[in-house]
Amino acid sequence: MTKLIFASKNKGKIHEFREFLSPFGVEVISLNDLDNVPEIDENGLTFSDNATIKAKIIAAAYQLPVVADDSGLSVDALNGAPGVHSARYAGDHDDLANNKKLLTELANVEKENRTATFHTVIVGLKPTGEKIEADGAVTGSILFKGQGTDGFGYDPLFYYEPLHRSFAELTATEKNNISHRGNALRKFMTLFKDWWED
Ligand SMILES: O=c1nc[nH]c2c1ncn2[C@H]1C[C@H](O)[C@@H](COP(=O)(O)OP(=O)(O)OP(=O)(O)O)O1
Ligand SMILES: [Mg+2]
Repeated sequence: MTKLIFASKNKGKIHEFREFLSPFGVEVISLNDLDNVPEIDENGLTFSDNATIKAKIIAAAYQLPVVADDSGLSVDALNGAPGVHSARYAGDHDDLANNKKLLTELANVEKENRTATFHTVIVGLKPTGEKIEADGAVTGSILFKGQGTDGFGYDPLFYYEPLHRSFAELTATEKNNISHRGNALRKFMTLFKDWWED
């Protein structure tokens, strides 16, 4: 069984990672399972920078191969905001407050102009510095009020037209099949075996 450290504290992400990787025989240890986790300052300008920052700090601290995910929502009518600032859009890392702020910012934006894209960058990094990286995106639109109770973050507000549901109305497996994270993970897995066994 392959065990890897997933450098995240986000329960929703961790759940999706476990769901995606379990058929590959990969067991995911998260930062919530480890002691003495160092502070991570996500001050990069891009998702790629931030995923690399997380992976570097955790690989150095535990001397093990690490996988990190940095992700966020870019809303066209807000010139790409909240983007890399998605987690702290409303100040603290609070999903409800973030969703509320997003609705306020879009209060005067009509349905056809509420398009948005979720982005993820996933980085694999060994303590030796060997790195792999993959990105993924998915496009949808921002609802006028939340719908559904599954998922996390901005999922209740993100409407995915092809399935006629919000992301919070999908199971983890349904979401992985079409999401930014699933798309990034599918690319990531094409690089994974060579990186892992090297
Ligand atoms: O599939 C998603 N469905 C809904 N919302 C999502 C998704 N993917 C990212 N998001 C939002 C959550 C958070 O507001 C930000 C990620 O911020 P980001 O720093 O990458 O993650 P985080 O701080 O929650 O956990 P951690 O850094 O420990 O991995 O974008
Ligand atoms: Mg974060």
